[in-house]
Amino acid sequence: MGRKNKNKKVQQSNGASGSTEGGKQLSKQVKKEVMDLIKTLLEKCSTPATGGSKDFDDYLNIRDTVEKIRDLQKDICLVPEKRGDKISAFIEWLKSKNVDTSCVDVGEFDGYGYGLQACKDLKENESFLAIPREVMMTAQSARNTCLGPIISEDKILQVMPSVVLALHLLCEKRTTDSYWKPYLDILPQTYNTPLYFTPDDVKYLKGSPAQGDCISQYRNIVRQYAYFYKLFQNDNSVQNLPLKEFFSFDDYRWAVSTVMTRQNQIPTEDGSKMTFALIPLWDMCNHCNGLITTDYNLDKDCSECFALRNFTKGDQIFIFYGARSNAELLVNNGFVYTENEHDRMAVKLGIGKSDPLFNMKSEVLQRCGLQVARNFYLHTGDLPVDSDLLIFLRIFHMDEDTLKSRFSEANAVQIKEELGDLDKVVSVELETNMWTYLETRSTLLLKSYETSVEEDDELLQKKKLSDCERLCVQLRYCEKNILKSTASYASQRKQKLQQSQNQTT
Ligand SMILES: C[S@@+](CC[C@H](N)C(=O)[O-])C[C@H]1O[C@@H](n2cnc3c(N)ncnc32)[C@H](O)[C@@H]1O
Repeated sequence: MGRKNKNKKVQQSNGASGSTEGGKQLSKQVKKEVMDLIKTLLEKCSTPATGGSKDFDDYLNIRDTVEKIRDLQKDICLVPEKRGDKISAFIEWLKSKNVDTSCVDVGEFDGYGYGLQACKDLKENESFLAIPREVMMTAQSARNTCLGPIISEDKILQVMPSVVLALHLLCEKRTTDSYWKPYLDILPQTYNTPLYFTPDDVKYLKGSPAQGDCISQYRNIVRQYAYFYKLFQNDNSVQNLPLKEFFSFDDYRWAVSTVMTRQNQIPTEDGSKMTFALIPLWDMCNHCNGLITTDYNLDKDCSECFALRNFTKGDQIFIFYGARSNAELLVNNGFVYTENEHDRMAVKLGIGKSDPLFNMKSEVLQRCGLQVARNFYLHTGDLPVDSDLLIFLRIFHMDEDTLKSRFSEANAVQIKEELGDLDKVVSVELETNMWTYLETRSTLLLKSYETSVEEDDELLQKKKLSDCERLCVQLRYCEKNILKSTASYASQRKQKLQQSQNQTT
């Protein structure tokens, strides 16, 4: 397959090939400055996030150091190249590996970047793409490169295949005659993941649980970067690594974002476990609602993709990435999908230790597999409350008599049957309290944002926003709509209860 590349030419920062041509390296003095800043970063990132407002200040503080490093490294970063010019070479490369590309073209689509376009009418379930393992970059293929010895030694790399893929990408990007060069050349130059957000972008998420997730992601990747920077400078086993002199923060965040937004899980060759892979061409598909239609065919050793609906020649071909909320899409994939049927919003709920019935309630919750405090979800659409949340809310509002008489002996199945069904009323009083609580809680959460849905709508319609700002406003707009419809749903349930009670009295 020709993928072993231990003695390949190294591509330097200015794109010149060969270890002696072009490409600046940092002077000893600058390297020392970077290393001092790296040590500062490791210290700053060593304390755990608190989940409070201090996290934003810590984020600014960490970012300040990262920006100093970026400034010192500006001459050693990879130089972005125009991907559009490289598409035909990429398709030729795939054809040379016997990939049938006759059903699809790569095209540019407003609001999506690049995507796949149907070259002919495709029927729902029709196979339109089969990508062999031979062209994929995987955590396994990384082991056949100069990264192999480091992966065998490093405990983090052994348990984090996504990080292996990111480093694999960077090493190949720095290798002029990489086997995957035609693929590397058509990858995006930049992303809208939180690693690219400015503090002002992050501020747009005030009130949203996603703000903390964005900050955590930034912090984790910075810590990872600092860890590997230090390792690459100090470890003798990395002498052959093309990254040793050229491992910039900008390049690492690019590689991590490439992996985050494009990776997929596939089985290893013997089918015994799963591994992570970048699947050329398949990873040009953008996301829409639907069902997962990509499968791995172990007999043919390729990833097969089937049309999730009928597509007419010229249509953009979408696939479904999985049931992810918009917050998850923003944090992990760098986009928000406003028509998302699976959108949901995380709300942290828990039984307080000061509740006199804490022990009884937590015992019943645990018996049916629910933690005493955790994230529950409010969903988009007509039914914002799922059975887990319903069970939690009912137990949360239960009195001692009901807990003792009806649930002290109940097993998980019985509890779920009794409490997970919307239409089974435990008692009118409990249900009224529960819906009142949910209405109040949703209304309060709405107030934690600095703007209203209407103001966000106006911002999205009228104001010129950067791509990242727009995504943050779109996300909080979607979340507020979920909260608004939850509050109104809870109020309607309460009214219905009152009406049915009036009718019976
Ligand atoms: C697997 S790649 C798909 C190809 C990508 N558009 C490109 O130009 O290379 C995933 C990325 O495509 C974009 N994307 C996918 N689905 C989208 C959607 N429904 N709306 C907007 N952007 C989308 C996001 O930037 C996401 O990170």
